[in-house]
This record gives sequence, C-alpha cells and structure tokens, in this order.
Amino acid sequence: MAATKIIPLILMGCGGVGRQLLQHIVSCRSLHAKLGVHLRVVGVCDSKSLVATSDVSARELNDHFLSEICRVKSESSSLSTLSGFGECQVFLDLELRGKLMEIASVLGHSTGLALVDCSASSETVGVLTSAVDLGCCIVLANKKPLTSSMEDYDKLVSHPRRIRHESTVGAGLPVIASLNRILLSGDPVHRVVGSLSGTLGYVMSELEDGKPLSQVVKAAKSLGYTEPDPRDDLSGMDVARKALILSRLLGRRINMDSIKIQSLYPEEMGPGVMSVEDFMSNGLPLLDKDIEERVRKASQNGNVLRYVCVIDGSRCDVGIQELPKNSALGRLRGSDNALEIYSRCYSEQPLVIQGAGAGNDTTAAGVLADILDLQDLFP
Ligand SMILES: NC(=O)C1=CN([C@@H]2O[C@H](COP(=O)(O)OP(=O)(O)OC[C@H]3O[C@@H](n4cnc5c(N)ncnc54)[C@H](OP(=O)(O)O)[C@@H]3O)[C@@H](O)[C@H]2O)C=CC1
Ligand SMILES: N[C@@H](CC=O)C(=O)O
Repeated sequence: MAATKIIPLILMGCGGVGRQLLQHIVSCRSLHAKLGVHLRVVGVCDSKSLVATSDVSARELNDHFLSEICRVKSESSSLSTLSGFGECQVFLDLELRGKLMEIASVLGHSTGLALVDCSASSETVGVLTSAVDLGCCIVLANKKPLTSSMEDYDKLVSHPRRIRHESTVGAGLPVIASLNRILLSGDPVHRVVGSLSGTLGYVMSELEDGKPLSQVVKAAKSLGYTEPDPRDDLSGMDVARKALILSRLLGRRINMDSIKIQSLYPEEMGPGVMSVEDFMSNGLPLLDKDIEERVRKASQNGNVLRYVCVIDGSRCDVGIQELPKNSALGRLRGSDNALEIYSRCYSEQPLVIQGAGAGNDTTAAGVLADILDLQDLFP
C-alpha cells in the first residue's frame, strides 16, 4: 500500500470560512485516509496572533484543539486565550510575521507547506509572496492579494502548479479550473458575462419578493454571504475584484482602475464616513425607497435587476442591468452565481457555470478541494 501523503498547512484567517474549513478538515479525516492523504494543520492565525504547534516538522494541532480554536473564534475571543492548552505556542503581533516566515522557510523546501488564506485582508500579500519564494504552496479564498499590484500578482502566480484560488470567484464553483482548461487547450476566451455576487444575487431576488433592502442585506450578512463589511459587496468592489482576477487569468495586464464599477450606495455612506454598524442601522434604510422603485419599474417592463460583470475584449464593467425575467441571469434566485464563457469552441452557445456562489460551507469546500488538488506536490 502507498504511504500516506502528508500536507502540512497553516490557516490564515479564522472567521466564517476559516472555521468551516477546519470543521471540513476534521469531518473528512476518514475520507482523506481512504484517499491516502492527511492534512496536518501546524498553525492557525487571525489578525493579531498565530497559534502553532511547538514542533512544526513533527507535530500537528490535533482535532480536539482545532475544535477549540473554532469555539474560541466563534465567541470572538483571541487565539491567545489558547496559550497553555496542549503543546502549542502563541505568537502575537510583531512576532507573528517572523514566525510564519520561519515555519515557511523550515517546511517550504522539506516537507512542503500549504499557506491557506481565508482572511479578508490586503495585508497577507507580503507573507504569501515570500512564502512562494520559499517553495510553499498557496491557496486563497481571499481576493485581495490577487487584486493588488501586477507585480504582486505575477509573483503569486509565478509557479502555477503551486497556487490554487478557486474560491476567489464563485465560491465553490469550478470557474477558475474551467477557464484554465479552456485556456490550456489554446481556445481563446473573448467574452465572459456573469452574475458573480452571492450577496447581490440574493439581495436582488429578495427585493423582487417585496422585502426592503435594509432587511435583506442584514439577512445576507447573517447567512455568511457578505464580506465582513457588506459595503464591499454593495459598492460593487467585491465583484470588481472577481472581474480583475478573471481578466488577469485571461492574460489582461490591468489594474482595478481599468474597471468601471457602479455602486449601490452614495459616497457619503462610505467606510471613511460611517462605521459598519452605523451603515447597517442608519444608512441602509435610507436606500430602501429608491431601490424598491427601481425594482418596481423593471418589473413593469417584465424585467429584473441583476448586478452583472462583463469582460469583453479589453473592456471590463460591473454594474446593475435590467434584464428580462426569463433570461439566464434573470432566472437566478438566491445566492446563485452564473457565468457564461464565450470562446472559439463555445462561440454560439456559451459554456455556463451556475450554482451557489457564496456561503461559508460551499466556500470552505472549494478551499478544501484546492488543498487536496495540491497533494501530488507533497511527499
Ligand atoms: N463567505 C463567502 O461566501 C465567501 C468568502 N470569500 C472570501 O473568504 C474570505 C474570508 O471571509 P469570511 O470568513 O467571511 O471573513 P471573516 O471576517 O469572517 O474572517 C476573516 C478572518 O481573517 C482574519 N484576519 C484579518 N486580517 C488578517 C491577517 N492579516 N492575517 C491573518 N488573518 C487575518 C480575521 O481575524 P480576527 O478574527 O482577528 O478579526 C478573521 O479571523 C474573504 O476574503 C472573502 O472574500 C470568498 C468566497 C465566498
Ligand atoms: N461576498 C461575496 C462572497 C464570495 O466571494 C459574495 O457575496 O459573492
């Protein structure tokens, strides 16, 4: 019988998606054992601390400890409360990055290491690019590193076999893998059209059912569809990040400023002006009437509103469109995403990918599948 492959990993970000990933890892133990793979979690970090096993080459954070991490983080407590629990060490603030780099350097060129970014931070890009240099694999649900400078992007994708980021677009849907297969076969993709926000999809279809915007955005947040600040979704920025990731995958060397983005709220309700809590309680209700009116007008024409991403040649726009109720995007309900890919082989009838496009469960499942997809790189 072949020896079990061990994939050491560090999870960065232990919010809704990160915790669900840890739970999936634990619940898939016997499946993975049958497949001859073992995911060895050697460290978990949040915004302020890293908890790591005391000997990363030989030990792991056991499943009981991983459940404790999930419990502590779901109560919004700090990982530092876990110090003294089992054979682990906690590193805070300034020590954190140094320790991450030390582990990446020890494991990167020996057993290998997968650095899994389930944070929503733009600050992880430095650690990720350095880890790539140290021979590590990287797996991302976080879109921000791939949408920073072209220089960082080039570095992150410099070893294509060592990066997976399926969940950055379409959560668990096979969007990146499908595009990569088409591109690798030399089939040029000239147009991509899609509804790529689980939040905005859910919001639009709930508005059609007569619910107020302020209520449905709160529901989308509690269902785990929104970004930590739902304005990231409502501003179109989250869709624009997905559009940029897809555009760069298609070979366009563009930055965020090349994308036309339409926002659903005015600048005076922006993050620099209002806190998230203030926006949710006092800002959002002010938007209810206007969007209700837009939905009603669209409905009178037999149409619905959808937040659409269009990549066509060098053009890349994201914004609200009024579409026929019975069109492919118009028929979408709830958090479903749909993406139409047009290429030489899919010229008249596009390749269509559709399904749940947000939620902790499906997103974490996409991340887990990405990690497993790297198994051939590990001894
Ligand atoms: N939910 C979904 O449907 C989908 C989400 N995603 C992406 O998944 C990511 C995670 O989303 P979600 O779990 O909802 O977010 P949360 O806000 O619930 O969790 C984010 C976590 O990241 C941690 N964090 C913040 N900064 C850093 C940092 N510099 N280094 C390490 N960890 C950090 C936070 O720490 P602390 O606890 O200390 O605040 C928190 O634990 C996001 O990038 C999102 O865009 C992608 C596809 C779908
Ligand atoms: N907030 C995002 C989550 C997935 O990327 C969305 O609503 O689609």
